[in-house]
Amino acid sequence: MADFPIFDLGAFERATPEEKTRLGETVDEICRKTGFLAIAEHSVPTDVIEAVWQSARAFFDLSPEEKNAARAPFPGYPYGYLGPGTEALAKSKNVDTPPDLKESFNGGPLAVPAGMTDGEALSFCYAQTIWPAGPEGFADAWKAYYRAMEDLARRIMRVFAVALKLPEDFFEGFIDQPISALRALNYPAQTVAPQPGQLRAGAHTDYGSLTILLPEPGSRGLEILSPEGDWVSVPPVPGAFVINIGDLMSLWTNDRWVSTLHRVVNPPPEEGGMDRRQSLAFFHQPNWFAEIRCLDTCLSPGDEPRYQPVLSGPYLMGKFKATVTAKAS
Ligand SMILES: O=C(O)CCC(=O)C(=O)O
Ligand SMILES: [Fe+2]
Repeated sequence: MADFPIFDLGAFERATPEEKTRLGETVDEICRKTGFLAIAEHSVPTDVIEAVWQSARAFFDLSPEEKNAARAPFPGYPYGYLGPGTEALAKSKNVDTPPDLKESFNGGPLAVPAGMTDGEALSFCYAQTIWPAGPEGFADAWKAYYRAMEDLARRIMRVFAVALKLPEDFFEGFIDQPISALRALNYPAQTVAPQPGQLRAGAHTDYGSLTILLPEPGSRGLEILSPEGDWVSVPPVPGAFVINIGDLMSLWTNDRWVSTLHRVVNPPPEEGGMDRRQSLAFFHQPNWFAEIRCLDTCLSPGDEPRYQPVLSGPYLMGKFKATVTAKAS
């Protein structure tokens, strides 16, 4: 996709109100088409990125036994190591496929908010992250990156508010106790042919407000469904994060903005499947009890909301549990 949009976040933050409105209009246009864009000038320190990237790589290079020592203790548990064969993302769209060709390490919020007593919230999104014994420094690097992503997501939500012609701090009350998850993904080199219909990540939409993705520099494989209905590659954008909006933004905007279907395809057979790929995905998710309902500004006179309101946490939990494979259970 030669014209993949790149948004300069620093320039937006320094802009006058008039310029912000204009930049917001370009973001609105992107989110109406695909909701995928690159974020440049994000000011996330390179050493924070580098430390988590190398820690994740070293973790995935451990033996299966070492990785399994940090595995999620039962199927549907969201955090810790999820080994090969345990998830099929297409199932979140009711499409039955073989498991995705990947493994992941997952971590949740760094603290439980004071006064949180909801049993489902405590046992799902506030469940303990199962930290691995090594590599050294893994948890510290992870937490530093998680915090940087929480901050970046909050800044991007301000851009979204402006793009929707809302006050810049409109979303604050929905995202001040976010239940986001960070996931490091490893798509191993493929030494055996995939089963029919088996991908690195099956076609899905993301469930939350927005996803901040850091793909392996220079790597390929991530594809999005264009408004014309074609699968198109997302190009690597050096130094930038790729972001995309999730289901809750389309619910909030009554489908003005699209939560675009995307997938990660296998390396071309002529490369022998040897192209290992790593990525980091931060799934920003509003507060457990945030009620997401159609925004008044997204309803023209005579329009009806297309969706029933949902609560952020239970919605996420339902989607996540739908992707657990038979192997995991
Ligand atoms: O690894 C990637 O590039 C994308 C993964 C993804 O879309 C997801 O896990 O939701
Ligand atoms: Fe995704």
